[in-house]
Amino acid sequence: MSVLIYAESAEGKFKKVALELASYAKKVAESLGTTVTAVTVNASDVSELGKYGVDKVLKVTNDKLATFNAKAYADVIKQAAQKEGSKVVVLSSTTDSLYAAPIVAVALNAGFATNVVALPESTSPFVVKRNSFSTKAFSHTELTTDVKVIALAKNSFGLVEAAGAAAAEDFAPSLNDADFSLKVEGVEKVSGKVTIADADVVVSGGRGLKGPENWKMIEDLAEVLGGALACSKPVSDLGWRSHEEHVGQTGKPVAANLYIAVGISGAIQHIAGVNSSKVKVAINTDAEAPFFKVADYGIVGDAFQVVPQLVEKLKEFKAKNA
Ligand SMILES: Cc1cc2nc3c(=O)[nH]c(=O)nc-3n(C[C@H](O)[C@H](O)[C@H](O)COP(=O)(O)OP(=O)(O)OC[C@H]3O[C@@H](n4cnc5c(N)ncnc54)[C@H](O)[C@@H]3O)c2cc1C
Repeated sequence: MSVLIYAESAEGKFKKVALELASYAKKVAESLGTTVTAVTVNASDVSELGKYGVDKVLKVTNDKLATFNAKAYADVIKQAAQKEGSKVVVLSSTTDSLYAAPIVAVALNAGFATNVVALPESTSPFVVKRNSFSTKAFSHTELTTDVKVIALAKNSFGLVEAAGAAAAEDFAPSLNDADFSLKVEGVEKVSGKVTIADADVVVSGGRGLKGPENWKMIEDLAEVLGGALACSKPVSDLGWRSHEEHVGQTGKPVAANLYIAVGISGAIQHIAGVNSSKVKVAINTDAEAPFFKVADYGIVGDAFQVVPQLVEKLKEFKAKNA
């Protein structure tokens, strides 16, 4: 009956979303009067999960699962849910988990809710609050199936430490050869950079920066904050920045703790993809720019003056508080 989470890891280490899922599942389990089990794939030290409320870890170690494979991973999660008799399965909203989650739901004959942003409003009936319409509205969804699969929106719950230790158990689910018909020949990794998906802070530049030669100050701001770089769609369309940095409705979604938009007007398609960020800051010369309507903090000013000063002040602050 345990609440089951799939705790994602990269190179053996848990991603932050895994710890957020554990924190969330702990609260769900408490309201259901049960425990939390995590299933992990090729994670090395699983003890960290215990600090966030996981009671038991089903540890899968298998070279065939070295690279993500949606069907095979979904099969592993399904078998873990069946072993534990789980009625609630929680996954994160990373690209990998959102790929596997519907497959898990079909395999378990379960109702599936994405973009869940809070603890269930009630567990009987089982109702969850979700982001809808590109985060412009909330919906309240009742899952009526016996088993429920939910995908938690990133940064919607946060990390909550719990005193406890997780008991680890090796788990060897059966793997279906047919799920491995696509062979990954190689993986190219970006090194030394924070990715938009994992970043707590994202610094984003728009057409207001006039040209790619002016990105140094955006890079400096991202560096001093330990953040990832992003940009608006026209910036990547113009070839000023790589398409990988394009965020928004048609680009990558951002759900950071802090999103700083520099020289970005705040078109609806841009906001749709970044609105889930906790704190949004806009820097723009135009006080009427739509971004200011959704920003928590705004600076009406020329980015070419504001950003270098901000970088300077942040460096001073960091030096004083080192
Ligand atoms: C189907 C569709 C999907 C789309 N998907 C996306 C998407 O995913 N992501 C996305 O970003 N866009 C998307 N767009 C495009 C979107 O509508 C806007 O055109 C785009 O977001 C505008 O980019 P921008 O803010 O960089 O440029 P602009 O709208 O040109 O804004 C530039 C801003 O910079 C300010 N500025 C100028 N000089 C300075 C200065 N010196 N200092 C500070 N500020 C300054 C200006 O006041 C202005 O507000 C999509 C559009 C469509 C139709």
